[in-house]
Amino acid sequence: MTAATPQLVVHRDKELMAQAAAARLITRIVDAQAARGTASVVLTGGRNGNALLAAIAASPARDAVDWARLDLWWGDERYVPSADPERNAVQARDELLARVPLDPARVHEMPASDGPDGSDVEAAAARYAEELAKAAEPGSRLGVPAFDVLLLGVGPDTHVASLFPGHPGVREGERTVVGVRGAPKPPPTRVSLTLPAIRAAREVWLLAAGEDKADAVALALTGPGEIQAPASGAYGTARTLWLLDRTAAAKIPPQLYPPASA
Ligand SMILES: O=C1O[C@H](COP(=O)(O)O)[C@@H](O)[C@H](O)[C@H]1O
Repeated sequence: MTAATPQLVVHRDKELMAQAAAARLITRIVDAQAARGTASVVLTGGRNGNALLAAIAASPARDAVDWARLDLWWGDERYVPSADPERNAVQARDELLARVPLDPARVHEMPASDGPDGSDVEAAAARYAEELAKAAEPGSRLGVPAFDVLLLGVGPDTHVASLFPGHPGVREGERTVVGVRGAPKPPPTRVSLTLPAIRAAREVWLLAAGEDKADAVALALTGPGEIQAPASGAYGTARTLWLLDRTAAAKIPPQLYPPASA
């Protein structure tokens, strides 16, 4: 088994999945901070990502994290004004970020459409790529930090971040961040990390709960490759974890299904 091989963990339902993922993430952050003094996490938007953040907010164990020594990044963002409730960062703030003592200098939101780039989403993507490059370890070939954990919600069409099946962003092999236009899920204009940037993370955790994710999960784990199923191209350098509930896991072929689930 390699780091890219998906490890599947299937929970009884989406509530338990969010709580277990929250406990896992708190532990991972605390371990990284104990080892290196800091930790870095890439957040996702979407229902499962937001449920995970809400579960951290509700957990007494959240006080074990040194929030001031945590770098937060985003895997994708809807390119709308900075206060728009559709923004992943606004939703993350509502669920958790406004309730913990983060260092604002370490909260690396993706650009918004009312920022200096205006309607030029490619310029916005390039600016975020520069911010990532500044935080990368010296000598990093790609120019992104080795994130401790990168979270991705899996969409019902197998999209991750804002990399949609068959779209140009999913084919990007050089840049770390791209502007996305004409996304099939609204809003159409977005900013996204690319698969090479995602694969620089130590651990990639893919989250999927709910019946509407069952086809996507089965397709990504067995299917046609990352161009048609972007989730299958998301893996980490140390670990690739799929955190699922039973309904999302329902169509995984039995030979891939984990032996026991909680
Ligand atoms: O639009 C987006 O959707 C995906 C998945 O969201 P979900 O609600 O179907 O779980 C999310 O991962 C991505 O960050 C977001 O921008």
